[in-house]
Parts: sequence; C-alpha cells; structure tokens
Amino acid sequence: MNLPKSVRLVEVGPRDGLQNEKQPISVADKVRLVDDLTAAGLSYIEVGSFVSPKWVPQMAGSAEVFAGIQRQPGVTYAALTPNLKGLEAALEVKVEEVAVFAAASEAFSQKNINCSIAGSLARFVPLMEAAKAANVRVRGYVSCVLGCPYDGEIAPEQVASVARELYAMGCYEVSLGDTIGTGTAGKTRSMLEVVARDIPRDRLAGHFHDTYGQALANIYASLLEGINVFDSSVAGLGGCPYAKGATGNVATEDVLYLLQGQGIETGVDMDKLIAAGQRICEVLGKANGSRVARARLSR
Ligand SMILES: CC(C)(COP(=O)([O-])OP(=O)([O-])OC[C@H]1O[C@@H](n2cnc3c(N)ncnc32)[C@H](O)[C@@H]1OP(=O)([O-])[O-])[C@@H](O)C(=O)NCCC(=O)NCCSC(=O)C[C@@](C)(O)CC(=O)[O-]
Repeated sequence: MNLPKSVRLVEVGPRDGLQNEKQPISVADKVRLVDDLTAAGLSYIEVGSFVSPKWVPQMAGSAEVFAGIQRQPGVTYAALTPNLKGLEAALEVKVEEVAVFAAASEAFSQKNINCSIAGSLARFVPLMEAAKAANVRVRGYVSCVLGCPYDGEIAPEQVASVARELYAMGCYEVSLGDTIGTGTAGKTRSMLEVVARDIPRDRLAGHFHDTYGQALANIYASLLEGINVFDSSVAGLGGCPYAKGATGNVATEDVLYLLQGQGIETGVDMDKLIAAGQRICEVLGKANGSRVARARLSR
C-alpha cells in the first residue's frame, strides 16, 4: 500500500487533552488555545463537549468557549455530544459538527456513559435524526479498540460490530480509539483489516493514546492500511477520566514530524503548533508531552 499524499489531522487537545485536568482552566485560556491551533493551520478542532458537568466538570464551560473563539472559514469546530440533550446545547452555540462516542467494551461503556453498548447506540438514534435535520455532520468514536482497562483484550470483530452500527446510523467517519494505548502495530493492522471489511478505509480514523509509547508505530501501521485521518492532541495533552493511568493522546507535533518525514501534506505549521502547545503547557504548569516540541525548544 502506498502512503497517502495528504492526511487530515483532527486536533482533540482542547477536548480530550483538557477534559481530565483537575485544575481550573479559564475560558480565556481555552479560547486562546483553539485560536492558536487555528492559526497553526489545523482544519479540524474538537473544541469541547456537551456532557454532564457532574461526569466531566472541566468541559462545563464549552458553550462559552464556542462563543469566544474566532472561527475561520475552512476550519471545522466540533464538540462531543453523548445524547440529544448534548446535541441541543451544541446547536444553540452553532457547533458545525458533533461526535457521538461508543465503546467496544461493555465495562468501559458503563463507566464512561453509564449504559450498555446497545443502550448507547439506541440513545444516538434520536440525536442522529436531530443532527440531520439541523444539517450537522456526526462523527463516531469507538473506544477501547485495542484493549480495555476493565475487560482486557477486545476482539476485532467486536470493534467492527460497533463501528458498523455507527456508520450505518449515519456517522460519516468512525474514529477508532486505542484509549489505553496498549495496541501494537501488528494488532492495529489486524484490527483495521477486520473493521475495513464493512467500512471503507477512507471513512475510518485512528485515535491513539501514547501510554505504552506505541502511538507513532500504530499510526504508521494505519497509514500502511490506508487510513489517512488521525486524531492527536497538541503537546500530548490528555488522558481519559474513565481509563485510569491512560496518558495523553499522541502529540500532534510528533505526528506532524512523522508525516513531514514522509512528505505527507497536512497544512499545519510546525513552529506555530509548537508555540500553541508550549503556551498551554505553561498555563497548566506542565511539562510539554511532545518529544519534537521539547527537542526544538531546547535548541
Ligand atoms: C452520558 C451521560 C450524560 C449519562 O449520565 P446519566 O447520569 O446516566 O444520565 P441522565 O440522563 O440520568 O442524567 C443525569 C444528569 O446529567 C444531566 N445530563 C444528561 N445529559 C447531559 C448533557 N449532555 N449535558 C449536560 N447535562 C446532561 C441530566 O440533566 C441530569 O442532571 P440532574 O437532573 O442530575 O441535574 C454521562 O455519563 C456523561 O455525560 N458522560 C460523559 C463521559 C465523557 O465525557 N467521557 C469522556 C469523553 S469519551 C473519551 O474521552 C474517549 C474518546 C472519545 O476520546 C476516544 C478514546 O480515546 O477512546
């Protein structure tokens, strides 16, 4: 399989990256992060989520963040919505695209959204209808595609079954999440081969956490499988509140370095991206989780 000429990066730092932070982060700092990412050339930014503030308190101000950002033409500003209530809140602030999230593991589904896999899919049906009526595209996530913190190994067929349901109900793209970062390149390829029996490869995306240091290898393996959309988080921010010990998503800067090394276009400016990541790390008082950013900043 030839490598693609271009890749779309889905920047999830403002949502997946910040959702787990315990310290308060001001709306102004979140807005600045999104605007910095826009200026760096990201064409898709997940800005926040409309979920229960009791479950994920850090995302409670997402409406204010949407109201504060400078939206630029050609950039999609998206939000996570677990149910109709979330979608309605997202529509109020004119979110252009939303994402629903299911899991390939029953235990993770219960911990994350308090219902079974089947229950979550049923909950998405009215959301999908309302989103269609509002002309809002819906992306789908499947968590725990290469392992679950509670159920352990996950069969690729189980991932395929949930992904197929999301695609069939109208998700234009399904992002496959290695939530706890235990996947390896071989397992990634095997899982993708099974999922791609039902869903065209150009409708699949990879969402890798770097907990075991395998994310870039898994992305390269996915490129070889014909995947050309990847989720990543600036400065490697993040972790999932319902996956203990999970570190951040793979850092956008590191993915960009990998892609640039293969001559693959993304439209993203490395220097501006590094500046955006370093700025939010300083706000958070955290070390930068991108190896590329650390190397460049120490020169
Ligand atoms: C799904 C629920 C709401 C079910 O939670 P529940 O408690 O079963 O829901 P409920 O319908 O019984 O409602 C309980 C309360 O939440 C409120 N509520 C209900 N819905 C909403 C909403 N949309 N927005 C705001 N409030 C809401 C509702 O109004 C009520 O308020 P109360 O009467 O108690 O005051 C809850 O479990 C939840 O919000 N979970 C979110 C979990 C989450 O955000 N996890 C992180 C994102 S997923 C992820 O990170 C993985 C991913 C995508 O990155 C990929 C990967 O790496 O694997």
